[in-house]
Amino acid sequence: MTVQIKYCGCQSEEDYKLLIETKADLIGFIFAESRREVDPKNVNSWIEKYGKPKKLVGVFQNATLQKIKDVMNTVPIDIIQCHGTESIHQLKEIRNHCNKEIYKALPFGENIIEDITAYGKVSDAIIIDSVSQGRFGGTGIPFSWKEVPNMMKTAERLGILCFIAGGIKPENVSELLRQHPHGIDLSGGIEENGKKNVQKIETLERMIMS
Ligand SMILES: O=C(O)c1ccccc1N[C@@H]1O[C@H](COP(=O)(O)O)[C@@H](O)[C@H]1O
Repeated sequence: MTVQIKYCGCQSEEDYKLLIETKADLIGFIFAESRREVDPKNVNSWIEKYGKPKKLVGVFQNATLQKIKDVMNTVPIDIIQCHGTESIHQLKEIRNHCNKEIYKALPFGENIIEDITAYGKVSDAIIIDSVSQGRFGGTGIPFSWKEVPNMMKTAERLGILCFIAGGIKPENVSELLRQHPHGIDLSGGIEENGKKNVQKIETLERMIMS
């Protein structure tokens, strides 16, 4: 199985022009409070100019159904990424009302296998991310990857994919790939001075393909 590549936190036309030419299977936009938050109208104008990615991910954090629907009215989202403390009930509601794939981000911790088992029943994929100083999402910090094979097995039993996020960069991606994740999700690790960086992406993709 080849690893799926998700590049997240596309912030500008310049970022998008670069990311759309890469080997990304998924490109993500942040519609939550963050320095990477984007305006749906801008995202739509970049898509009209440069084309749509294979899969477009909208990242939300404890958003209301109305907020998700408003973004979907402007941006052709394929996947709704819930990157907060959304409950299983809320995920079911989002799926029923939005009719899109749902990717649930879960914070890595001692209950991660139980969490994947519970949330995996109402999600199409799980993203495991790290928590740092109370922050969840875009931390730039990796967690211990020793548990990755167990997490993959748990996801496989449920018939879903499991992506790894948090502090992945060209310098450490080989170590992670040895644990055979289904997908990797990067934001800060492919940036230089807050912008997506072509050299970092090319180096990363060479490491993945080698
Ligand atoms: O990137 C953000 O600012 C962000 C804000 C709110 C929720 C999620 C966010 N990003 C997610 O963080 C991971 C990877 O981040 P990094 O590689 O450690 O910088 C990815 O899932 C993004 O979707």
